[in-house]
Amino acid sequence: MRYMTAGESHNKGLIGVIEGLPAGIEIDEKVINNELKLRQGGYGRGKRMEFEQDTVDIISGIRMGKTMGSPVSLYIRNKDWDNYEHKFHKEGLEYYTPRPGHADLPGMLKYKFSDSRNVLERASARETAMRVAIGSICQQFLNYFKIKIYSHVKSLGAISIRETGDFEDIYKSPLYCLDKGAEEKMIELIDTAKAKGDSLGGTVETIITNLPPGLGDYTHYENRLDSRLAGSIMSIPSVKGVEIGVGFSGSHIPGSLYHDCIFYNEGIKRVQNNAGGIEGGMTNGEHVVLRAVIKPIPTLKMSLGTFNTLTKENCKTDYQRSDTTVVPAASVVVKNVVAIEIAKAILDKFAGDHIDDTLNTFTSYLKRIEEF
Ligand SMILES: Cc1cc2nc3c(=O)[nH]c(=O)nc-3n(C[C@H](O)[C@H](O)[C@H](O)COP(=O)(O)O)c2cc1C
Ligand SMILES: C=C(O[C@@H]1CC(C(=O)O)=C[C@@H](OP(=O)(O)O)[C@H]1O)C(=O)O
Repeated sequence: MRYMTAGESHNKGLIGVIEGLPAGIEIDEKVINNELKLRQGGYGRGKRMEFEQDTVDIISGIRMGKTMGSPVSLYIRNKDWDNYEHKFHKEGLEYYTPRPGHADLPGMLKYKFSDSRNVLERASARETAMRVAIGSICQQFLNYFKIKIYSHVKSLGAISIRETGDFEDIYKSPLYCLDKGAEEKMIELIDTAKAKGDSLGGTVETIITNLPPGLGDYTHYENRLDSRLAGSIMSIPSVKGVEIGVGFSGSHIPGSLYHDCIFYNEGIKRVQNNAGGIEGGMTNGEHVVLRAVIKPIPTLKMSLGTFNTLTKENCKTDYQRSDTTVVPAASVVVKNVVAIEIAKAILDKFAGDHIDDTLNTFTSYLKRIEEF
């Protein structure tokens, strides 16, 4: 399975194409739209999300609610196109003060633009709306294998969660956070940052349950599942780090305590899951546990030092509008890019032109593992 996206933030809309999904997968458009809504939400989003109402238009590949085996293509309209329509292809939207932390300056240097409009349009995380739509289709595919993916906000600014609750209620919380006490403090922090014109980062955690062992591969570096997952998460704008299992804190633990001892008791068991469910680039049958670091977004009302690319004068960045924090939204994006990678790994291993073929191969593999 492979996929591609296209589209700019203030142009007509976003396009996505998925090739290689088996036929017969039931796809509910409402489920995709709900996931899109979650990505738009989360406390700390800005004005743009108040008027965008992302909904997917399925252009091809699905008939009477089921995949046909042909490429699935999707369209999400940018409502902001209505505001920009007369301007997008005309002069007047130039941006000459590259924002530190955004793609502006390296993009201008690379593509020979004196104005960063052509850079920021595609560098914008608007693109992640399409990846969420594709990820939602992949989640619906993964349901056939009972594989579930959960994401939550683990920290925001300097506030970390201490307690975890029930994932079923996660989207009832304004910050997609499992610790109500921590969440209240995070909301205060966001309000203060917003009033100051500043922005905030944080971390999100994603857990994938019910995975069979053996997804991914050790025989070739490109097929290691940890590298694929980390690569796809790092490709989300503003993600600056990914860890698996105990991750960076594992450097403080001796090997005798780090590694997850194995025992057999009516099946293969582990005493703990420091590896985060992946050994040698393959799932080992435990939950996969990942965390991602989201940096504070670069567009700040309080402005940052830069220079004007036309006049070469040092100055401050221009400001129109922006989010204050995107950590909750990023948790939804991470969940969905992870769904895409897991769907790819399932199809690499179990293939099939029809979902029943894929399920048959999957079931016979599980039987072999059970009899090991
Ligand atoms: C959902 C989401 C919304 C974002 N919103 C903004 C925003 O309003 N303003 C901004 O400057 N950056 C925003 N970003 C981050 C930028 O897109 C990102 O920092 C930029 O593309 C540079 O990429 P990098 O941070 O990966 O280096 C957002 C990121 C995500 C995931
Ligand atoms: C449009 C989305 O996020 C945008 C991502 C983004 C950026 O620079 O990444 C900048 C902002 O765009 P605008 O300047 O038009 O308000 C965000 O709103 C979205 O998430 O759908």
